[in-house]
Order: sequence, then C-alpha cells, then structure tokens
Amino acid sequence: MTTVIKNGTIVTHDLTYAADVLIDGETIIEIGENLEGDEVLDATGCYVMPGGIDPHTHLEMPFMGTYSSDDFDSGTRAALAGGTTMVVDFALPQPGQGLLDALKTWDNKSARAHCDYSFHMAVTWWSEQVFDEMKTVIEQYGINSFKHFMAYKGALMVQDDEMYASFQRLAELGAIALVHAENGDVVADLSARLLREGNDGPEGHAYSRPPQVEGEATNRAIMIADMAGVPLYVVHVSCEQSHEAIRRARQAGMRVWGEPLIQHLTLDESEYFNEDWDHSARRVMSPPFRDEKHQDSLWAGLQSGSLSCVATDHCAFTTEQKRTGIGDFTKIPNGTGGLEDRMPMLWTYGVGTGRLTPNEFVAVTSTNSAKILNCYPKKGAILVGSDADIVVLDPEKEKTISAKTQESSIDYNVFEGKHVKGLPRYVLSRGRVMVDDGVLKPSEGHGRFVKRRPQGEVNRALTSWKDMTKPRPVERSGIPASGV
Ligand SMILES: NC(=O)NCCC(=O)O
Ligand SMILES: [Zn+2]
Ligand SMILES: [Zn+2]
Repeated sequence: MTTVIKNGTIVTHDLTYAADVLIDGETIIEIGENLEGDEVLDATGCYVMPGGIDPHTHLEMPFMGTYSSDDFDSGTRAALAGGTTMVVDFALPQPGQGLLDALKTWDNKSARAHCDYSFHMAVTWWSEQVFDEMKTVIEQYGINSFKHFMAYKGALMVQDDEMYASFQRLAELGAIALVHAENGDVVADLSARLLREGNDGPEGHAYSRPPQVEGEATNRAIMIADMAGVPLYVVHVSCEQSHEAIRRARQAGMRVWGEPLIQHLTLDESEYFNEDWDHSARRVMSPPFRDEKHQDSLWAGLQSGSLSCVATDHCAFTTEQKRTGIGDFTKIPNGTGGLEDRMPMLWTYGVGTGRLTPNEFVAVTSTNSAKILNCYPKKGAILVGSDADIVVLDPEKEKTISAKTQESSIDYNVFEGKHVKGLPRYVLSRGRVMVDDGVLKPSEGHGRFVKRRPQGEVNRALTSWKDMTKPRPVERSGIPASGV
C-alpha cells in the first residue's frame, strides 16, 4: 500500500522546499510534485520533517535500588506522541555481568516498543571478558557506541585506567565512546559533607554537583579519548565549563560531540529551591539544572554547532520512588522524563524564539544523531530510500503540557504548565501512521532494532590521522635499530 503526504513543506537539516512525499510500505520511494497514493495525508500549512531521534533514554532501567517507571511500551508511546520515531537506550550490565548477558535482558524489554530503537552498550567494569565481548557486540549485534559513567561511585563508575583501556579497544574496533562526565570522587565527598552539615534536601543534590565537577570530567574524558584515538560523545552537557571543554577540543580538531538535554535548556536551578519537597525531588537528575548563564551557553552551542544533539535522558521515576530520598538526597533516584515534550519544547523555545532555524531544529533533533551513530540516511532523512519515519508538524497547533494527558506512566511532568506551539499532525513510523490528525494510534511490538555498523566516516578519518601522526623511531646512521 502507498501513502502520500501532500501539500506540505519539507524541512530537512539542509533544505526547505514544497513537495509531496510518496511512501510504499516502510520506505520513501518518491519526492516531487503532484504525487498520488492509496492513502492521502494532508500537510497543508505543515512542515514535513524527519522523525525525531532521541539518542539518550533509560526505559525500565535498574537504578538506585529501583527501576525507571517508563518501559518500552509507555516510553515509546510518549516518544511518538511528541514526534520522536526512534530512541537509543542503554544496555547496562551490572558490574561483573557480561555484555552479551545484559543485551539479552534489553532485547526482552524492548519487544514492546511502538517505534524503532537501538542500544548503546555501557561499560560498567573492565575485564578480559568485556574486552572480548565488545567485538561481538559491535560486529554481530550492530551496536557501535559504548557509554562510560565517570560518576555514581561504588555503582556504575569506572576508573580512568578502565576508561582508557576501553577507549583504546573502541578505537581499534571502529566504535565511539560516550561519557557521563562528572567527577564521581568529588561528588561523593561533597555529598557526604553536605549531609554532615544538615543539607539533606533535594537542593543538596544540586550543591553536590557544581559545574566544576562536570567541566573537569569532560576535559579529562576528552584528553583520554584523544590519546586513545577514539571519537567521543559527551552526554547531558549542562554547563559552560563542559561546553567550553568540548568547544576548545573541536577547535583543536578533536572528534568530540556534545549533547544538551531539553530539560537543561529550558528549566533552571530554582526548581531545587521550591518549598515543596516533592516538586524539587521530582527534578533531581545528574547533572542538575543550572542557571541562565549556562542555559545561554547551551543555546549558543546549538546555534554555532559546538553542541550537536538535543536529547532527554528520559529516566522517569514516580513521586513515590523519589520519596525514598526523604532525609537523604543521595537516595533520591536520579532522572527526569521528557520524551513526549522534547520536540514541542525545542520548537517552542528554539524555533519560536528565533534561537534556532527550522533546519537547525531538524539537525539537532534527528539528523545529527543519525550521522554520529551511523544510521544515516536510513534514519534522520527525508530521502528516497530512507525509512518513512516522518513527523508532519503543525506550527499553529498548541497545548499546555500536563501530566493528566501524557503517555508517560508517572504522576507528574517536569514541564507541567508550559505552553507549547508546534505539535504533530501526523507521525509515521516506517510508513505506519502512529499519530493521525493529532491522535496517537500506538502499535505495541511495531518497533524494530536498528543495527548500526562500526567504522563510520569519523572513525575512519581519525584512524588515518592517528596512524599518520603516531610516534615513529628516528633512524640514525651507525646506530642499529632496537629489537625490530
Ligand atoms: N541523568 C540521570 O540523572 N539519570 C539517568 C542516568 C544517567 O544518565 O546518569
Ligand atoms: Zn548520565
Ligand atoms: Zn542517561
């Protein structure tokens, strides 16, 4: 069966033009004028854009003694409702658990997905088994990105020597390294001190993670990645100190990308000083929200290209789960939601204010992620041959965000009360209409795993450069070469 999207304006990361889009089954087969199809979707007054890709989610994640509440069912319903057609989650081995073993668990969880998905693999400990299994994960499973936590001491955190070993292995295998960049030792020490001094409320969480802990760790990860010769992707960049390190590295020719979250762009630290404990605890995440100066830096990074992708880090906990931390902020499960709101919030506060162009919006919500993660142009594109993952965005459609009407299973929304303008009229996932005239029509199990091959362009370029510039012995006449 064919479907045609008619009368809209196509907006990609680099072009804006009027044309119809013809889809056969799961794939875009033609783009042009006056196209006909079995089913017609009218996009008059709308922008026809690549479906959003959220490169950072945690659905049903085991974390801090509980599980994040949105699973691949409610999480991907929320994604589609907001115009996101692919999520990239994290397979997370417990320290001591094999990578392949952890992948089995994530495979089971994701069977319920309504939209396509992929996984990053987390490296939470280091051993010969991890070293060996990395190759299988990359070559057989099609996962080319590996996350390292520099925080969460005593749980997920890895040490510098483990990170360096892992980064070298990734360079050799043509994958990319991801980091959660916060100095976990300093955070642990500051947290203990704050608790001793009676700072046990949610604001203590923000005090325990000042921008310096993020700036230091980002810089350290960048230097270690450069020495290992691996491209680096820094997740949830929240502050100028971290952004500055990324900007500086990029200007020096290093292959580094930065990912701000929609939460850090639009919510600030005053949330932690609310007199209502629940209000503040619901917003506890790492890194914490910052002030306006840092927000301006993140927006400027998206405008100038020093920051590349806007994500959510969707890791949603109910109020009841958050209350585990009453009397000790270090026990409040870290994480916030945002999957349904990322695209409308970024359109409203980015495009709606003139901070971003529509093309830049597409780049940072979809295309850049697809390129970095090596699934472009199957994903992140409106091109003949691409998957028909499409959002038809009506710039006049508006709503006020409310937990009462959201797909997420939790009992609140950190964006509650925000008025957004620019919402999906249609959302297609591999050709299937999942949002029809603004109404979600979910389909459990429709989502498929997206394999991503190693040795993307940036890996190949970096490997050539590192090879060309690697240390070589100086040949000296009369002195025999040693050992070789
Ligand atoms: N970000 C956060 O607070 N929770 C999710 C896990 C992580 O990404 O650190
Ligand atoms: Zn993180
Ligand atoms: Zn995360």
